[in-house]
Amino acid sequence: MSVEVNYTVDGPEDAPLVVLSGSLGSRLDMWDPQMAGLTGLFRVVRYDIRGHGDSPAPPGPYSIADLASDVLRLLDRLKVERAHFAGLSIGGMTGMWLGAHAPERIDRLALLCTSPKLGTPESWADRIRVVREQGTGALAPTVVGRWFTPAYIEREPDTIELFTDMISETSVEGYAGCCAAIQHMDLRPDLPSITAPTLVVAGKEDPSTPPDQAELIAEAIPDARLEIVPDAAHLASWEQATAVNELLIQHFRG
Ligand SMILES: O=C(O)CCC(=O)CC(=O)O
Repeated sequence: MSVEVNYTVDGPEDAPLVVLSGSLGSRLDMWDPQMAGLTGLFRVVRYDIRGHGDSPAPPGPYSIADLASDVLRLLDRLKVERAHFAGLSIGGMTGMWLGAHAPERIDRLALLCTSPKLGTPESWADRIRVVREQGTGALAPTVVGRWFTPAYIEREPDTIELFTDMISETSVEGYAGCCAAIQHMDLRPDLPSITAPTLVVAGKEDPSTPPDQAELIAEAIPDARLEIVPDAAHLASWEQATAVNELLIQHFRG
């Protein structure tokens, strides 16, 4: 069952639409470094995934299909038939599902720092247990440690605080519900049926969804291009915003 997610729209009304979908524990402002570059050319829709930011947090567990149904409902609310879609991590998982199951709604696809099957069911059960027992704040420092390279963490304490707070403020139900979506996910059989031209991006130093995951995705999707971004971990779109923006703009311009 879909929910009405919180979203913002920026950029020229008549420009092609790009939807940006973020990672587990994020809010839509994780895409701030993309806005100046993308809104010159595209109408950019950012949204809080269910259970995150200002979106509703229905009782979990969720599935990737649930998260994708929220995007389809958002497109319907915007009266948009087709859009480009960029998703990072769980946002990319949502993008893979959409590319395979709703190809008529997706124009070009960008899959950033993501994986079609991530971790083991037991590892996600552990994460869900910690979140439910201790709250999202208990995970935040470890998770942020995977989002940025050690050098960046040393250099940018304000950003580290911003994202530590962002994860800590995510609702327990929303975070745990999305963990369950990843826990039960295997999108590998879907990849060969994705027909949208697809950009696959990995952060070279991403310990969460390492480059071998991006290679696997790019090999399985028929019309895919792979880019590995140096000096970036899981949140490559933030730490290497200029490089990632260039890739997104080039890809969505076609
Ligand atoms: O970031 C996501 O959307 C899911 C993958 C993940 O859990 C990354 C991490 O916490 O290391």
